[in-house]
Amino acid sequence: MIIIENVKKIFQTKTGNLTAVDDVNLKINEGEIFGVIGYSGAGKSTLIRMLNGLEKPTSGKLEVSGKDIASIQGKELRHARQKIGMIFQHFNLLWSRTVAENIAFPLEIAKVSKFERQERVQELIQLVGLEGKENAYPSQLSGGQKQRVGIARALANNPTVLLCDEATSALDPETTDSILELLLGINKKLGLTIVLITHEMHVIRKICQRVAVMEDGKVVESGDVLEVFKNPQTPITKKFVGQGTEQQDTKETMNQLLKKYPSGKVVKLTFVGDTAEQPIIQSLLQNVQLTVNILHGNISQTQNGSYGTLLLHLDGTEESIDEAIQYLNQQRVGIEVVNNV
Ligand SMILES: Nc1ncnc2c1ncn2[C@@H]1O[C@H](COP(=O)(O)OP(=O)(O)OP(=O)(O)O)[C@@H](O)[C@H]1O
Repeated sequence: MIIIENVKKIFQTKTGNLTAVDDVNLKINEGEIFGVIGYSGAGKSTLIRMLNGLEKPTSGKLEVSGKDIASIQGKELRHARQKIGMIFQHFNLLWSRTVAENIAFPLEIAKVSKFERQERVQELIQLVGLEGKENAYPSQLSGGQKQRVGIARALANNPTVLLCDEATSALDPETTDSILELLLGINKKLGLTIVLITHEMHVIRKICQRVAVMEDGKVVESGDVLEVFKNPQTPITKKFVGQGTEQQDTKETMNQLLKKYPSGKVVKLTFVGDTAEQPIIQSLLQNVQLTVNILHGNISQTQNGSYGTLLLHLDGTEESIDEAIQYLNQQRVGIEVVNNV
């Protein structure tokens, strides 16, 4: 369990005080994958760096697996850190060491015997799928392979928590997905708590169970990923959710659609969980006499279930359109009539 209570971080800069993290409160459960999303400068890195003591909070409390990270020092902090692995956007590997030597590095620091080190390195190589690359140098690896080394190294001392600082931001979409799959597999296999920071909703959608949205040092929204997708509260979250579903419902596209379909109504349906898998349009047509045109649609999978949106043009008599809206309202789908914006 990770407890972040009233945490503030103020940096003293030449131009004055800068509040990078502003009164953040979060509880992260054991074994969950928790995402923190925000744009550049939101305070995500500072927050995650405080979780392993790389940065000290100005005030507030940070507890990781029962240890008060902000107040412990010396040997106690070093031991606590061994149980908190971290991976980075630019991998931070040692370029003069081979894959196996990079992975062995934290084991050497923890004074693990040579024999045990070799065994553990082999186990980790298998876990991250780098068999055959033991003696390669980082410069001979692809980005995805480098991050696999980073993950193996972070897991060397059997941590209970893995912190991921924009771990897939330097990778192409396909490699990103393979690294996210690996993290998901590790979380399931080892029951490891994962805290990741990202600016990509895709990452949140793909592997996180819960999410916190940060803006200007503050957590402006947090909750179950599916709930946040279904009902984003703040403008910034709405923007991220739009990014996650590749929904292009900008003012321009909406206005263009309304122009193109002057009669009837354009409606936006939002499906969550099992309703995303029901044949709702078919049953609508069986129940109400009208024409339905599908304008745009998509469905995304999150760790807690499916989430989808559908833009429909409903055409018919005013009564039949009202009846259709009423019918859709009863089907546990979100419905919004799109008006000129
Ligand atoms: N060591 C530091 N000294 C002074 N200001 C800092 C320091 N570290 C971060 N900041 C400032 O704190 C704010 C939050 O930075 P932070 O790196 O935590 O944000 P972020 O959301 O992780 O963004 P990015 O993804 O760009 O790193 C920024 O305004 C940044 O300039």
